[in-house]
Amino acid sequence: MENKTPASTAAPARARITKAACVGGGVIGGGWVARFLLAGIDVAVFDPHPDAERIVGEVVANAEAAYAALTQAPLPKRGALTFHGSIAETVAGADWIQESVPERLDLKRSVLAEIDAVAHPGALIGSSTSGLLPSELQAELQHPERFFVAHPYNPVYLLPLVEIVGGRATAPETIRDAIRLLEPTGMKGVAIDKEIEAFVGDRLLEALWREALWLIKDEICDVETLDDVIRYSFGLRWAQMGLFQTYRIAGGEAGMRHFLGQFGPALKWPWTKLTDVVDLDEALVDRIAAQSDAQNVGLSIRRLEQIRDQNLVGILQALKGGDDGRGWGAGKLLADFEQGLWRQAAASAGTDDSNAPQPLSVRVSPSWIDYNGHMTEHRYLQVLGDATDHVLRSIGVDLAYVEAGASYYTVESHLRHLGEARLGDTITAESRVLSFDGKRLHLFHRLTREADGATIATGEHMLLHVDRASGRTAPAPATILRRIAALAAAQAPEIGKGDTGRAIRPATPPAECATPATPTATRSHRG
Ligand SMILES: NC(=O)C1=CN([C@@H]2O[C@H](COP(=O)(O)OP(=O)(O)OC[C@H]3O[C@@H](n4cnc5c(N)ncnc54)[C@H](O)[C@@H]3O)[C@@H](O)[C@H]2O)C=CC1
Ligand SMILES: C[N+](C)(C)CC(=O)CC(=O)[O-]
Repeated sequence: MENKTPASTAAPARARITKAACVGGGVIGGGWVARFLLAGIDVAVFDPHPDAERIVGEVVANAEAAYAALTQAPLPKRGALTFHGSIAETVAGADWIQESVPERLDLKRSVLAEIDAVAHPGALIGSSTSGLLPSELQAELQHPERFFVAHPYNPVYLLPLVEIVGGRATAPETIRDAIRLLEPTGMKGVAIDKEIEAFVGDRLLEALWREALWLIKDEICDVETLDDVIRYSFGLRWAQMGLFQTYRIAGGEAGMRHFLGQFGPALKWPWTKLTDVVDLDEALVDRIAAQSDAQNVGLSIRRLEQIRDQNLVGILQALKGGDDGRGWGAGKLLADFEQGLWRQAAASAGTDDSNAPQPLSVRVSPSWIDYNGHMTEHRYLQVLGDATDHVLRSIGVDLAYVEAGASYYTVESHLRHLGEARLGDTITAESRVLSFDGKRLHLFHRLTREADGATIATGEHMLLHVDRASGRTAPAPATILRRIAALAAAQAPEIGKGDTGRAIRPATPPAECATPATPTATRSHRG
């Protein structure tokens, strides 16, 4: 259905979302709440479910755990979360109102009409609907120009894509404002040019779902096998490239034309029952439910959500390093989002001389655990490196400084492992300037396990100030040196005996193991 672009009557939207309202706080509404909250946006919720606060709270807790593993970038101060007894109270003052009530046209129309009647003129109203047409949803609204579909993907707090679909009465600037306003939350709004039931993603998913149901109905395989075929093959591909880019490659050097030439005829072969719709009768529902129960023995939905989130965090981080480190797809979006968070943190923190860095806290994620069941050694250096970056940003050596052509490079590190960190442990890094001069910066970090305050590692590092273009050392500007001096004066955290200036002392093998070739302390020490 062609969207006719109505005369622009929408009130101008705000520069960024300061307050969001979520009407419906279930699987998707809860995900929106978490996405907005963790972007520093206050969120008001209306949901008549007696357990709404618990359910939303559990989704937000999952999201916080996922973000702690996803990024070291400093999230803004979390928004305030409030629950209300009416839609009018919930949407009061909200810039973005997201409707996520059950997928029923009558219910959505009535809820949207109630929202539209009380929302302030500049508010945008989005619906999470999986497939209802925006023109039908906005048909009875007083201000339809500000309404659109904002269809997300579960989990909303980790999957960044939102399909933005206008109806016949939606103003063009509403679509533009919606996409712009989502950006600071780390989401990627994509405008769908024409409205159609289920938009783009869900039409593709529906095709796959229908074929999958036939395969189970016809006893070709069971649900676990079908899921394995997806997740051990093209499911991995789709995490980093879509259908057309994947098939372009599948065409070999001749690309898409060859692919279409070779596999085009198959479209007429009985490779799918797509146009037939399986009858989800009681017997088939029972079979699918029984097979799904067998596939997920001992795994609650919350546990499956946590496993899903850990997997998605790992995929997103891998994609962040894609394309030779420039980031690829959702990983590039994550890298850009993080840069925005660092810039925002630098801008709001300022870099006055007294700005000692707050201790850095990180949670040990599954991908950090090795075969010994504890945090593996190179992750200690990652945390120490993040702690160094934390100090550098606090003295003004942030992204803008680096992009201006100078930086500090680490040239020597001494890392001591004094304890273990296990999955889920929170580690805190406290840092101190040990010494400095015009070009050198000598840092010390202490890593402690939050649960018991035990020191699990220390790092002593020497950094050199460099001119990035030449790659040669260069004196740091006085403004930077002044801030370093202020940090050095803080003299915290405490340095214990033997914490710094260490060298690794060689070992001496037992006499019975010594041979003329065996290096011993004195011989290897002589070099
Ligand atoms: N579950 C999914 O994977 C996805 C769902 N969606 C869409 O999101 C919308 C919500 O779906 P889910 O979150 O899955 O459903 P859900 O059943 O998990 O949550 C719906 C929530 O709406 C609440 N509710 C019912 N009547 C209400 C009213 N009058 N006012 C306020 N809240 C009310 C319910 O108490 C419930 O908490 C649907 O339109 C769905 O198509 C979109 C993307 C993915
Ligand atoms: C199954 N579903 C139609 C509710 C799926 C969606 O709407 C999007 C998603 O998260 O898969």
